[in-house]
Amino acid sequence: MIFVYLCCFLLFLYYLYRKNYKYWESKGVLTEKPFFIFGSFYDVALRRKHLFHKVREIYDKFSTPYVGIYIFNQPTLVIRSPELLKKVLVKDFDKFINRKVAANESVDPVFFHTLFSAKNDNWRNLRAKISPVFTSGKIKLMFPLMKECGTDLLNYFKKRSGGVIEARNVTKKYAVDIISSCAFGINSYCLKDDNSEIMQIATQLVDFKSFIRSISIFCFFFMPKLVDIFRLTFADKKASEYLMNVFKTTINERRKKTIVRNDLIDMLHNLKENSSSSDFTFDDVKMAAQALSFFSAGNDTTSITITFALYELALNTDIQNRLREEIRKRYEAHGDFTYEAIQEMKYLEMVLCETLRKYPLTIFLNREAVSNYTLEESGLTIDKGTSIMIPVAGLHFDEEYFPNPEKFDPERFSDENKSKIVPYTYMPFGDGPRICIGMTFMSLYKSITNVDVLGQRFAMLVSKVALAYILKDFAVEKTDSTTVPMQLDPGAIFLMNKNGVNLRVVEVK
Ligand code: HEM
Repeated sequence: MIFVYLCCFLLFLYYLYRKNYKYWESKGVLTEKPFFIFGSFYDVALRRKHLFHKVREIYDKFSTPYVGIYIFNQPTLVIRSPELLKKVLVKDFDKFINRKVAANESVDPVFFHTLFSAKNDNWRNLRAKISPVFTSGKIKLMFPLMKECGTDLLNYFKKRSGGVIEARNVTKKYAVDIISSCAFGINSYCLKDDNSEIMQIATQLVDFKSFIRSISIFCFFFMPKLVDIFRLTFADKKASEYLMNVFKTTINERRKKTIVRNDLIDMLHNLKENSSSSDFTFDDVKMAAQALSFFSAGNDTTSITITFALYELALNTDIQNRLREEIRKRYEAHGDFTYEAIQEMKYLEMVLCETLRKYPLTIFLNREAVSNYTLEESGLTIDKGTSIMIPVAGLHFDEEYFPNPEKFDPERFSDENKSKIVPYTYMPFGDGPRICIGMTFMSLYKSITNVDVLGQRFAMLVSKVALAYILKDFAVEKTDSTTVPMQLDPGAIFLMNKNGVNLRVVEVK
């Protein structure tokens, strides 16, 4: 008898759960069919398909300005039309100011206070405080720290000349070294020491490989109630505590010895000292939250971008040779890799912009409607609390905006061509006031297609330094173990090849 009651109860729960699956139909919105309890992303949830392919598949299947989907049982509106995207991201930004991501202050105060998860006025105040940290002048002050890591990267290649490297592993070491130096003021020596403790911490911090961890991250975006019920933390607890201790020790050391290093810690510390507003204080928790989020946001994003750039250069030797020629010319003209020399490398910038088109790390952007919002064009009311998905991967591969999209073609970003890019179709760093802070300031309300301002930003600079140091003296080549075409690992949150990216490195005279 108990068994029958239990079955009835479970059936009732199932009925309640699936009731939402009528939501888009009732609003007359075309819908990607949901399946069982997983919704429209069942093959992603079951790890049969990478999110990148699924987002492109949904984008390509429809031609309407928007499409309704369900992620588990959460209705989500996928917006395809650039005109509507402009409204959501910029024009009516106030109505879509927040990301739909769970953050619980009592369980995970650090994640709660990061720019990424902050909401409404909390976010406005934080962003206003932190934006000045990323001006080109301040980033230029960090350039000597980046060059030190560039030299270590070059030495790493020299030691392995003629051999095969796994590019993701090497670029991650480089990115962790730079971000440790610029965000935490410490030398992590990942490139010099295979057993570096910080490298292990960086991997552990946002390691979403295990099924449980990847489901828990899914909950942050799509099942926020479970985050509260199970008291989940976004980053690995032990790794965050370790980094917090490093951060506190560094700050205390500097206070004692009045050391100035012009890195992010110095800048965040100055912000705290000069935080005078009575309604918003930039306290220790907020300061630590930013340092930690720069550390986690900064290392995987830049290292994966550099990895994909190297991969494409190995497959396209003509592009690689042209880039090397530019790097050598600028190096010779300045006698060194100065900040100015790197900024003058226009083709390098074009290669990176194309890398970020073909491999957009953030496959989709995410927003939440903070109040009911009616679309003038169709009369559809987007209800308060609805999750909005902006399918960056779909837009970047749309033939209409980027002809022959599978081709790696840096010419799309030449001076002549970049002005033809339709606004809100190229968004590797997002767009609008919530655009990635790692590249922003002047471009806050502009479309990213104005690539001139990109060169001065942190993430691009870190990637440029790596490619300049490597390619001046080394060629990267495809080997028998290089996977072509790329086979994305469906278990990885970011884009990554299943078997890594193996490349031969050969010294070029
Ligand atoms: C190639 C490297 C990078 C890529 C492709 C990238 C991409 C992105 C994207 C797509 C967003 C969401 C924007 C939106 O919703 O409109 C974002 C947000 C953010 N990124 Fe990056 N990022 C990169 C590097 C960095 C670095 C190096 C840092 C810090 C040092 C950083 C810090 C942040 C922060 C704090 C946010 C949240 C901004 C806010 O909500 O106000 N990112 N990034």
